[in-house]
Order: sequence, then C-alpha cells, then structure tokens
Amino acid sequence: MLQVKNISFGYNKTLVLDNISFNLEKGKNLAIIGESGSGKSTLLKLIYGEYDLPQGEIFWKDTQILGPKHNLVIGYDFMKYVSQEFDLMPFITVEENIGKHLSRFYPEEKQKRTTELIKVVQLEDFAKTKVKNLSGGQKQRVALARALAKQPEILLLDEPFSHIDNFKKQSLRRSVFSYLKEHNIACIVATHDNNDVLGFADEMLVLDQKKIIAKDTPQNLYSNPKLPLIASFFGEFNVIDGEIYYAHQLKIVDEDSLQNTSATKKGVVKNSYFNGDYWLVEVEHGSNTLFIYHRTLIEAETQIFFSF
Ligand SMILES: Nc1ncnc2c1ncn2[C@@H]1O[C@H](COP(=O)(O)OP(=O)(O)OP(=O)(O)O)[C@@H](O)[C@H]1O
Repeated sequence: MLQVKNISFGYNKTLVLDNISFNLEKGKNLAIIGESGSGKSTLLKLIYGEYDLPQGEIFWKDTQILGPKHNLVIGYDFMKYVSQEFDLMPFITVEENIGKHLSRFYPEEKQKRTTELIKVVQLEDFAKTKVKNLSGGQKQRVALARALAKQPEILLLDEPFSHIDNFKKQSLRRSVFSYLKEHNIACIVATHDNNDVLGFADEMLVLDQKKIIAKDTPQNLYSNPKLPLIASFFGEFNVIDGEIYYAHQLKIVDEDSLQNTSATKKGVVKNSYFNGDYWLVEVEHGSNTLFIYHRTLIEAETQIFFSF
C-alpha cells in the first residue's frame, strides 16, 4: 500500500501542496484532478522521490520514498513514472527502447515481453522504427510501454493519453488500464480528461488551493459534485439558487406542456452549439447564463421555458 502522510512542498518559498495525506491500495487506480497549476505533477514527482520532502513522509509498503539527498539515483524498482516529457532514447527503435532495461541474459523472455507490451500500447507497426521518427502520441505510447517493462508495482502517469488522437484514445485506455488491473499494478493518473477517469478510476482525488478538497469514487463525485470545480470536470453545468445542475439535468419544454409551474423558468436563447447528438443551448435567465442540452437547434433570441 502507498501511504502519503502529511506532506507539504513548495518550489522556492511558495507552497504548492499543504499537508496532503492519502493511501492507495495495491492494484487500485487513483485519478488526481485539479486545475492547471494545482500541483498534480508536483505530487507525482514527490511520490516518485524526485524531490526531498521538507515535511511529511511517503511509504510504499515498508519502504520510505526518499529524495535526491538520500539516493544517488532517483526512483525505486517497484515504481515507474511516465512524465509529460517521455525521456526516450531517440536513436534506437521502439522495441529497443522498451527492452532497454530488461535482462540481456534471457533474450527469448525479453523478446516475448517486449512484443507483449508493444501490443498493449498498440504500436505493432512501429516496433522497428527509430523513436526520433515517431509522432508525439507514438512517443507517449513507447514511454508507457517502457514504464511497464520491468513490471512495477505502482505506476505514476502524468496526462498519459494527452498526445494520442481521438481515434486511438479509447481503445488504448482500455488496453492499458486492463493490463494494469490484470497484473495488479496500482496506478495514479494525473489528468484533465474525464474519460481517463470515469470508466477506470477506483477513486478520484481533487486538488485545489494546495489541499485535497475531495476524495471519493467517480460515481459519487459525479452524482453529488458539491462544488463547481468538481462538476466542471465532468461537463457543462449550471448553478441555480446555489444548486449545481449538469446541462442534461435541465430540459427545454413546450409552453403548452407546462404543468408544474413552480419548477419551470423562462429564458432567452443566446446561442446554440452543435455537439453531435445534441445542441448545447446557451440561455440567458435573469442575470445568469445557463447551458442546457437540447435535441435541436434553437434560434438566438427565442424565448424558451425550461424545467429541472
Ligand atoms: N520546477 C519548478 N520550479 C518552480 N515552480 C514550479 C516548478 N514546477 C512547477 N512549479 C509551479 O508549481 C505549481 C504546480 O505545478 P504543477 O506542474 O505541479 O501543476 P499541475 O497541476 O500538474 O499543472 P498542469 O495541469 O498544468 O500540468 C505551479 O504554480 C507551477 O508554476
């Protein structure tokens, strides 16, 4: 189990994380979310042992994670970190990068493992390509496979699919996260993308103003978001009389069908944005601007009624 105990950290004198504590069980998937600059990457780097901690302690099982003051080489065998920079060797091939740290004494085993991981990150067609000739998204996948090569017990991923195109993203996520579950590898994923979280994370941790402001399952945080910051991670939302409503929880209704007048309000359409299955309709309601999903486009300046 990973134990993060009362850690605080700042670059220079500005505090970035203030008294953060949480645990993560073996094999579990934890997502870290928060606005840009909220300290997600910093937290991953601290867990990896990249910096010395001025306050608090981090343990994986019985091993204390220590920073560069105590370790000549940063990091531990049981933990791998895929940063936003990838850190690959450009002049050797994809398979050589992935197999780089696997033992040369067992060539068959090494080849088998490399081939398996190339499949997990769906790079079969590029096994023999030099990394310098790959796109950003392909490099990101090599970095993921390389991190998995030595079978870590815990994997730290910083925006792991940010460079991958939408065609590949969903199937790659399923492939990587299923691999982690099958091999009981714990992972912490810092992300802005709710698709990295919703179907995969066992828990989510929300960072804001240097602190953890929520930690719960994605299901619970989605159904009861408590704060606009949390709702905004899941999609368009509105705050009406202090309550949070997602755009799909409001409904544009016909004037004729109005029955329960207390739950119905009036507004004026300002804009409609095509969103695929529906339109996102921007509605002026008093001094408030609301967003409501609707099946069809509604012209600007149309007066509408909506209910909850
Ligand atoms: N090496 C550094 N030196 C000084 N300040 C830093 C350094 N790295 C990050 N910071 C600052 O620390 C704060 C947290 O940065 P961090 O990268 O952890 O945020 P983040 O939540 O991962 O952001 P993003 O979502 O944009 O990647 C920011 O204010 C950032 O400017």
